[in-house]
Amino acid sequence: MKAIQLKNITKSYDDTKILENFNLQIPHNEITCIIGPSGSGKSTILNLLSELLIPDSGEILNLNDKIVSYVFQSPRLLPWKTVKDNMKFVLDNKIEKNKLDEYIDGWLDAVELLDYKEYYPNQMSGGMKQRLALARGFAVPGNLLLMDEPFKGLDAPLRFKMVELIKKLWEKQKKTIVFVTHDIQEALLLGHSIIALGKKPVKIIENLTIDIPLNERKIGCVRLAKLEGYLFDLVEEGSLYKRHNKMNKHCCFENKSFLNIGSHYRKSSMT
Ligand SMILES: Nc1ncnc2c1ncn2[C@@H]1O[C@H](COP(=O)(O)OP(=O)(O)OP(=O)(O)O)[C@@H](O)[C@H]1O
Repeated sequence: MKAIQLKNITKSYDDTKILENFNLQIPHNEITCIIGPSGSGKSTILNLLSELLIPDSGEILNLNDKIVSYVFQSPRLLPWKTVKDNMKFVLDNKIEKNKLDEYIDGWLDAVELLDYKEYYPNQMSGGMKQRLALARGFAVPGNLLLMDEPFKGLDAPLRFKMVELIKKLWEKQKKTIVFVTHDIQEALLLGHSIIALGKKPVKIIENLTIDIPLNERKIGCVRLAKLEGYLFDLVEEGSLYKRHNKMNKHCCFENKSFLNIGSHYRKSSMT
């Protein structure tokens, strides 16, 4: 399947131009993480991908199917429906009726909520609600799943559990995931690739492909820690000039042994 392609996208809100001739490729059935400073246009990119926003010019290619699911920071459950019925609500007419109950049970089991399927959202903890939101996002039978800082409100141990859960769910049902986060560790644990955006006007200042298998990524592992430092400096400084000086000092672009992390640096031809 061809990568989803944002091609020469320009998007303004009133008189403020956010994206100008912006290009980005998103590989199918992989997890692409987008990091960048506040206001750099991360949510705008998701809204363009879901067609909630229409670009002023440019086009999005290879968005093969029209069913897109979203997981937000707030789980956005229907409070008057049970866990099971929250799932049913988004799946009606998308899954054959006679298979629906079994299908829902499979996803609830995957997020360890099978025993809670008659619960209402107000009977659940924040983590349980977000697990249900994840199950719902994965269960919708479209290929594209967009996540906009889904774990922002959760404490660190719970966030990392959620990251592990996404990996497990992605193994169960490989989808094209675009995951927006401010948290570099989350991006390093989850992303097949990481796109770092700079300050306005929005530019891609880094596009990394990480070859370490998802199941081998652990917080504290040396290879990820080095990359974390690099991305942190990059996003904090937001300056290409400083970055190139820093990288030249390490002399590791040329031989592609990028900080010895075993990942390779894909020089971006995109702006
Ligand atoms: N509906 C809107 N009307 C006017 N300006 C908007 C609108 N939505 C977003 N913006 C502006 O566009 C810019 C990019 O916003 P966006 O929400 O895409 O950034 P972001 O990187 O997701 O930010 P954050 O990390 O803070 O969520 C910001 O300056 C924001 O103020």
